[in-house]
Amino acid sequence: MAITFDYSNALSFVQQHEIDYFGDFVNVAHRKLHEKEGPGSDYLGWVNLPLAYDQEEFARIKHAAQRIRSHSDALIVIGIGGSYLGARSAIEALSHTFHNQMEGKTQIYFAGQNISSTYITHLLEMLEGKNISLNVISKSGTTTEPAIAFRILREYMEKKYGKHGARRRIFATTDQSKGALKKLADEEGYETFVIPDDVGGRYSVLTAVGLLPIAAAGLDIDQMMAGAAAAAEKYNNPDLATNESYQYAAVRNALYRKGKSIELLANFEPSLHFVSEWWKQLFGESEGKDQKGLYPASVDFTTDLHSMGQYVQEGRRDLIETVLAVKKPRIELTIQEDEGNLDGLNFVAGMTMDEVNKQAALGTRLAHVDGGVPNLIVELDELTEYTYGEMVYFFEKACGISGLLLGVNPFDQPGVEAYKNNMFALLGKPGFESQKAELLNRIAAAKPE
Ligand SMILES: O=P(O)(O)OC[C@H]1O[C@](O)(CO)[C@@H](O)[C@@H]1O
Repeated sequence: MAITFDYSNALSFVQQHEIDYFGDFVNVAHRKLHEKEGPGSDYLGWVNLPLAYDQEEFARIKHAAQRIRSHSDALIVIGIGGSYLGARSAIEALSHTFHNQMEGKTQIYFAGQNISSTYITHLLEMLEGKNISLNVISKSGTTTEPAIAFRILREYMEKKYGKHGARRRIFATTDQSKGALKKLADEEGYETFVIPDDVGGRYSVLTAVGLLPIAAAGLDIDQMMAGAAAAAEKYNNPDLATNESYQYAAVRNALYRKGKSIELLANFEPSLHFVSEWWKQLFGESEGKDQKGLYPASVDFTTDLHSMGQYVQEGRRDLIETVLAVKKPRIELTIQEDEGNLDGLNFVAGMTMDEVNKQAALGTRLAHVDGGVPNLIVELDELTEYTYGEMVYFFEKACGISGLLLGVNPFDQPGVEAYKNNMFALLGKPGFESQKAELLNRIAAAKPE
């Protein structure tokens, strides 16, 4: 197995017995997930997904990805939140760092993850002269950001390829039977892929939501599912003493109860930046409710040691640092001797950059623990499609258990509606008239005379 979890550097902040006491509760949470008994039990399709997924659809995903790769220079992936972050995290973690600038690659661009007219205009300008395909992803089919982007890009595609030609280049990933996007896709005859009813957005990276863009980027989704399946087997064990995914859930809850309120996910590989973004949605949307939950934040080291390092070392002591480590780098590079040695760095000559990176990680861990920040390590043996699949499942399972230990429903996100309702009211969406009047009154009353 390619993932290990190490909490030994948290044991000066929380004692082993405090973690062990979670054992019985973890058992109950495990049963709730596996027997679909707890809150949010309609959204547990991800639990067994890697072990029993729709093979026919999986083959169609690979086929569509192959077609996209054969006739398109670029794939535009439209989606937000769980319909965006999984694919982006995998593609950035596993592809060439400059994938989109490399000759002969199917470039992957994202849209619909913001409402910026500058972003989409620049995207369209950059697409000039390229052959493109479009994958629009939305479970609800009504999310404002991707819907606006899709309007613009669909029109662009239809102008470029004609209605008929565009149809062959647009792929919709959405609910299997309902919703605005499903209706439109059926009317237009787009090829569609399904987001299962019982898999929420943030748990959907191993469905067509993530898999089509990931496969279109040239990554091996068979390996990814194999890794996830191995993890589903491995973490299918209620015993806290041996299940490291559950240990992660228990330790972060134990630390939370001792006053830690922020968890920083730290990496030492820039390609993991979007894994952190995916992880933030997973834990933030799952646990941040009922006025509780660890706030998930992230840092990219060593870059951020030169900006946020000061805070982590000496700021408020309410942080946990979880390092997402990679044992074996994808590429080794040896640092050469320099005759002049003006930078005084000849003492690292002959070492690999990764050896330096690892010592930076070790030095950081020791300093941060000394500074009062408990340190957890989730380590992948290497960064491959297989280990990415394992890691996704490790965190998903930990998140489900962790949310249940916290006493929340880890599978809903009622709080996201508040901004949407205000935005719809302010924009004059039919049905929001009284809310609009109320908001405008509030705004007027708050203005100084
Ligand atoms: O796939 P959809 O329905 O467009 O939703 C995208 C994201 O928006 C949210 O519903 C929050 O608004 C997330 O939970 C989800 O991942």
